[in-house]
This record gives sequence, structure tokens and C-alpha cells, in this order.
Amino acid sequence: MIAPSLLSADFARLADEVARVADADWLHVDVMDAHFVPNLTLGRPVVEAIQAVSPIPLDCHLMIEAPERWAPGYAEVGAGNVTVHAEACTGDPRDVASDIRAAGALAGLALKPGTPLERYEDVLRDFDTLLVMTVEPGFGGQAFMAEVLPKVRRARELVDTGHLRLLVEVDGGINADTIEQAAEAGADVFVAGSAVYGADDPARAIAALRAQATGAA
Ligand SMILES: O=C(CO)[C@H](O)[C@H](O)COP(=O)(O)O
Repeated sequence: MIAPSLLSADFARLADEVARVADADWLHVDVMDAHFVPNLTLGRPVVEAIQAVSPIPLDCHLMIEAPERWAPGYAEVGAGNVTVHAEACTGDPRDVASDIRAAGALAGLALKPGTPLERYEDVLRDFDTLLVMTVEPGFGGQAFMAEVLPKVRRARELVDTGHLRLLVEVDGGINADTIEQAAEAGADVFVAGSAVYGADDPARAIAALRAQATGAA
């Protein structure tokens, strides 16, 4: 599955930018609060407006503090998947997953590059998606961190052996040069910002990335 990241879109033309990636599987929406990460993007009212015009499910990646307080609200406005950062949760992340699911969305857990998967292997039984960050969260256009791939491989192994039932998602620096490595490691969902919105033809870029990932997997 290919999930273009709206972070690389033209924020002055959001409805048009959503329409340009209608061939994708999910639309990845980065919510940043200028506290958990050093960048500020958009919040629930804008997500609700995007949801109203998006033909594909929204994949909301919350890079915010106190996700337990805010995450269910994104499910309430219709997001398909709502992901919180393990590092931002003050309590048990399973409680946030339960609240997100109760509000009608899939629940995702994100791990920064330096956060070990082992610490969350049990917790992840209560999640639908695992977002493995392949850059430090905060900005688009960064270089892919191949050193994170063992975490993707371990997650794939846990899914394939039946210990976890979730989609493995990678985010950061995914493009024509890196997507095959991530697919070989076992990712199911590929977030791509600059590689899609920076292309002359985003629909063609999505198709090409999907073909590369499918071939490598
Ligand atoms: O979460 C993110 C940054 O925190 C973005 O989704 C990610 O960086 C996508 O951008 P690009 O594909 O250009 O790296």
C-alpha cells in the first residue's frame, strides 16, 4: 500500500493536492504540535476538512504530546487509521489504542528510529498498525535510515509467526531508490512525501512505487 504524505503538498491548495493522489491506498496526514517535534502543521479541524474531500482513507500520524487526550478526536472525524508515538504516551499505549478503536479507527503505534521494538512487542498485540520511522520525525525530504530496517524485519517476523496481527508501515525517505529495501524487509505500507508530491505526475509515481514494492516483496 502506498500512502502519500500530505506534508510535501502545497498547503494553500489542499483539496487539489488530495485529488492528485486519489490512486493511492491511504493519504498520510502528519499532525505536528511544535513540542513533540520541532515543527507545526495542522490539527483536527483541518483533518476533518480533508476527510470531507478525500476519496481514500486518512492515515493520521500524530507527532504530538499527550496523544491520549487528542487521538480519539481524529477517529471521530473519520480518519481510517490514527497513529500515536510510543515515546509520547505517558500511560499505557494500549489504553490509547482502545480509545481510538472505540471511536471507529484502526490504531497505530509509531516508533522513532532509536526506539527499540522489543520494548513494545507485547503492547503491539493491541494495535492494528506499526509505523517504523525511517527518519527522525518532524520534516519531509530527509535521507532514509537503512539502519532501521532490522526493526522492520523483526516486525515482519512477529506478524508471520502469528505473534502480532498488524500492518507494518515505513515512513521517511521512501522513494525509488529505497522502497525495495523496505519491501524486502517486510513493510506493507509505504509513506512517501517528496517522492510523490515532488513528481511531475504523482499518479505515475504512486504506480511506479507500488510496482517496485510488489516486485521486491
Ligand atoms: O512523518 C514524516 C516526517 O516526520 C513524513 O511523513 C515523512 O518524512 C515523509 O516525507 P518524505 O517521504 O519526503 O521523507
